[in-house]
Amino acid sequence: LVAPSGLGGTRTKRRWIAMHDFDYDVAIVGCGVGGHGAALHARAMGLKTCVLSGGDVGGTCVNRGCVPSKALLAASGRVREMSDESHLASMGISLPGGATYDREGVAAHAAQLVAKVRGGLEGSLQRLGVDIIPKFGAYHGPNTLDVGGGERVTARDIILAPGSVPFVPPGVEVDGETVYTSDEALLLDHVPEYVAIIGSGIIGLEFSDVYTALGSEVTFIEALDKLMPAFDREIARLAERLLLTPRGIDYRTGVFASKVTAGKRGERPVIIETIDAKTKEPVETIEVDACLVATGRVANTKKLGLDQAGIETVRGVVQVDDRMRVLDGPDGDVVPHLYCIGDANGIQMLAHTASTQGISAIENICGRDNVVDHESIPGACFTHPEVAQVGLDEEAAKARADEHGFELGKAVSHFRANSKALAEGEGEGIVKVLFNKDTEQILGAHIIGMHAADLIQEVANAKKAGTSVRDLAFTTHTHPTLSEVVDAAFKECVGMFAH
Ligand SMILES: Cc1cc2nc3c(=O)[nH]c(=O)nc-3n(C[C@H](O)[C@H](O)[C@H](O)COP(=O)(O)OP(=O)(O)OC[C@H]3O[C@@H](n4cnc5c(N)ncnc54)[C@H](O)[C@@H]3O)c2cc1C
Ligand SMILES: NC(=O)c1ccc[n+]([C@@H]2O[C@H](COP(=O)([O-])OP(=O)(O)OC[C@H]3O[C@@H](n4cnc5c(N)ncnc54)[C@H](O)[C@@H]3O)[C@@H](O)[C@H]2O)c1
Repeated sequence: LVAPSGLGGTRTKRRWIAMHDFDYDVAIVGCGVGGHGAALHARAMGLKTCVLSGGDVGGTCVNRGCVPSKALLAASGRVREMSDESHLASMGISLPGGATYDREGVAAHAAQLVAKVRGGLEGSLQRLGVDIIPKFGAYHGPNTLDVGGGERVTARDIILAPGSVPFVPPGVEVDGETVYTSDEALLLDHVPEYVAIIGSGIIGLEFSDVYTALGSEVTFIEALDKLMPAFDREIARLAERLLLTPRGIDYRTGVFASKVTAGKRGERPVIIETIDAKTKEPVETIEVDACLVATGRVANTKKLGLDQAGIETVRGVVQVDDRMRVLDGPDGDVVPHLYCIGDANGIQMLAHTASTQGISAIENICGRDNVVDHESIPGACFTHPEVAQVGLDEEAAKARADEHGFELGKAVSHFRANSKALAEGEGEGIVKVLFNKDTEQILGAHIIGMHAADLIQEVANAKKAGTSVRDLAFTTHTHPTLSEVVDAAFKECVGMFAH
């Protein structure tokens, strides 16, 4: 059979010939971005496909994650920009009376975007002939899912894509009003005057951007001894200078929020008790109007029935090999015809990773060996300015250079030397490229600055394609664009070979 259009191009493919009489070729549990990506590719490969959505089409990303958070960041970012009198004045602009916002209007912008994107996602599945079953699925055993009420769905291959849910540390009382996770914060049903954010990961940082733009005072409480542990150290230092200090953000590091007692809006504060992360001695008690708990996420696998099927997870995380095939435990054996993609396998909690893994699982199901190159997948934090990275940070790159005995190259370019950035009055930030001087291959890249999330893509694609920094330095970038900051870093790499 000739393949339908879509991923996979024009190669001739065979439709899976079912050996047994299954309901579907592929059944996917979970209709988040992972499940969606897998379903679209399954249909492109001609597989009869269903998705069990549990009634939550779009999953975390669309309903409680990427989409609403980016809407809030877009609106609050505008407020920040239009409230920055000196920035506007430097371009000859004044806004008498300053910028104001309507909280309900900002919240409605996010809610409407969610509805629109969710509708689009559902429509794309329907158009391609994916059956969306609004039920929860549990793994019953080979080729079989329980879907409740004694009903079952059978499929030759099953892909688990149940995602993740917020992790709330013990001792933290979440009431959804004064102490809450990102699930509730994204509704923006109030803007607290003084908010503590527990955890300085990406969620905490993006919300600090929203809150400070909308007028809140923010304090971070971070268990590790450094803020923003997910970032390259040099980038984290710059992020502190650009994203925290000018916004008056206060922080404590090396302390655990050991007990959080919910308050009552306008009547009683939230009480946060902290202990030293190492000695466990009490440190202080903080009173705030609200507390956002942004302490990571855990795999949403409790109700999947994996234990009963003899499949061992690690704190809920489904163990997979590099082909997304489920293992029956850590370093265990492959469970035939069972795959797990996205947040639930704990490899990299990003929307586009979930969807890439879904495509990869389908490729493997179709008998075309596929391994995802996670080191070439970029990630971004959508603050103002943005922070983005791909591959190794400098510490890990140094360790790899030591281990493999090659010389590490490092090139840095600056937004302050870029005409477009200066025209926008956004001259803060850097691009840093780390590479192997022997092979000229990219090991990692880190960008902080305007539109970093878009700029990183060029480096990610080059890394995936194995393009050398020398070849990249001879590509041409449009003038005047921010992409020239990336170009300048590539050229800086080549400059090093001349000496
Ligand atoms: C506030 C926030 C902002 C984020 N921003 C970004 C961002 O900007 N960029 C980015 O790349 N990532 C972002 N992420 C991360 C991103 O949302 C996740 O990595 C992504 O959603 C994971 O996709 P998934 O398909 O694995 O799981 P999910 O999106 O969580 O979807 C899983 C779905 O499966 C359903 N389900 C679970 N169990 C069952 C069952 N037994 N039967 C049927 N259905 C079931 C769940 O209800 C859910 O609908 C953000 C996350 C948060 C919380
Ligand atoms: N733009 C994006 O791509 C984006 C946006 C949001 C979320 N996400 C994904 O969602 C996932 C979850 O994000 P996150 O920021 O919640 O998690 P995270 O794991 O990145 O950060 C959690 C932080 O909380 C700290 N912490 C944990 N318990 C604590 C305690 N009791 N007291 C003080 N500090 C404590 C940890 O040390 C850590 O720094 C991440 O994997 C992230 O990739 C991605």
